[in-house]
Amino acid sequence: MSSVTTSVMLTQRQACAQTKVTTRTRATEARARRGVAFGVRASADADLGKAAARTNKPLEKANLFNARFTPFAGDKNEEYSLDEIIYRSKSGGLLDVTHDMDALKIYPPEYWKALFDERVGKTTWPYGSGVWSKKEWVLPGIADEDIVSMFEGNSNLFWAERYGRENLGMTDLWVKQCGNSHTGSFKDLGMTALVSQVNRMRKMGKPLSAVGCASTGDTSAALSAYAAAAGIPSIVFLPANKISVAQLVQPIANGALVLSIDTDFDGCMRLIREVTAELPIYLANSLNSLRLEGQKTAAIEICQQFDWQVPDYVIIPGGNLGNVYAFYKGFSMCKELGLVDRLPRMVVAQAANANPLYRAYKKGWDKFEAVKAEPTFASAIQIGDPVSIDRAIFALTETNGIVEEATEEEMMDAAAEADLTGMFNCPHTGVALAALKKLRASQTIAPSDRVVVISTAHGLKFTHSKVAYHEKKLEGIESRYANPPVMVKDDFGAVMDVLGSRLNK
Ligand SMILES: Cc1ncc(COP(=O)(O)O)c(C=O)c1O
Ligand SMILES: N[C@@H](CCOP(=O)(O)O)C(=O)O
Repeated sequence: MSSVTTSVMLTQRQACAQTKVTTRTRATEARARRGVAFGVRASADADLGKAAARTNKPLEKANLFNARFTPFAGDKNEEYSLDEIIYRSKSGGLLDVTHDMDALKIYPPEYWKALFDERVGKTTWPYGSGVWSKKEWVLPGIADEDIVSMFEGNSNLFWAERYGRENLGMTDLWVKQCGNSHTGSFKDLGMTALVSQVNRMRKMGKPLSAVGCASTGDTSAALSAYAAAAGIPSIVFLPANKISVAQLVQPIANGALVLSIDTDFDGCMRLIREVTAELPIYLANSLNSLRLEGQKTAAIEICQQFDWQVPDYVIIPGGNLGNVYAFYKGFSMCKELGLVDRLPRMVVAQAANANPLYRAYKKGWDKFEAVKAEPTFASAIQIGDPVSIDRAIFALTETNGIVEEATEEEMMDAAAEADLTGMFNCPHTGVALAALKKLRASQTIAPSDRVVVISTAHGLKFTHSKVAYHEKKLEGIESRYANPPVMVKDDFGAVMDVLGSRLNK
């Protein structure tokens, strides 16, 4: 494996452009601090003065944002630099990345909105990325030249008008296409943050010879791509024969060391945790809270795409359960910093074959018990012992959240039904859509509620099960919306017969 630490990630042209841009951005930010940018002068001046007085921070230090690791639950005085190789608190609990909110609050909401809006859709390094366009809220301390990005994020949030109207009687249904991304899933958002930090630490001389993860296919694809972009060796542990071919070929193509292990995801997760405790391999699963800093930007993006309005419900397919907390964190930072005025109600959707969170929810969070996850077409969420269970329960209780489940038939039908209105859903998005159907049927979600379904991966990663659905080859599944191709002889009359019988229906 190559040990090349690409200390220079940028081409010469990019680096040159970046110098100009950095200068321009600093000047812009300086103007903003003086309150003359973005047309918010009067209120910004007033807010800046008040904020500075409140926080006792001198204004000239206003751009010194910082973040550190603290225990997710427990003593917030226990803290670690993000440059430390650490995954657990002293008590063995999860960590979180905590931002200096007082420093961020020195700027009024209008400043952040204008800054984030101004960066969308540009090629300016690194702000062309939907993650790094929110850099001050993600990893404020990282140097631009250490960032490893493929301009992920900025995914489309589209109005599912016909599907909502015809199938659910809804007027305000939206789908956030997080799978329209470099490696085809939302994991890119987290991986750009984590691999950038690893890139920085390696340049600092930290003993990290590789990055590693356990995966159901999407984390491994994202990790291997970002690591390859940075010239960092990657190692992925995959449950043998439990991920799609499209997912498997991704780390292979990107040069990762791929270990196909005769176990399930939970077994791979246990192994990678043991291995990363022994060897200088940096753990890249969402147990590592750096990942969630990138993933949370999808929630900030949703607020931004709705012109800083918050939807009523956000429905997320859940497996290892990092993403639901990441979304919660994105929304709650927007609220705490005054960009929005409330939080959405969060819904986690699980496959009935892998539903430990759903079971705990049904018992009123009384007791969480890991399960043995059974095979599911939503193979990326075949997880029985989610590492972020505490984070997920917190996010759900803070937002009056809901957990739903979907059977194999419900998820495949929901994906196929929605596909008939122009989407191309992965089974995980099918799980979220099936949960939505149930919540509409029970009138929990009203016709005019604004709902965002998070589509977590691209449907093209899961063509095998989608094709089998349309060929009616899935055991125990009726395939209500199957649309198999019609085999026809090379004959004008035969073609006309088929067209006639179809068009006259
Ligand atoms: C496509 C897809 N959807 C949903 C999830 C669930 O995300 P999380 O593990 O953060 O709950 C995963 C991975 O776990 C995934 O790969
Ligand atoms: N679906 C995931 C499972 C691991 O999740 P992570 O977010 O903890 O890395 C995958 O694609 O591997």
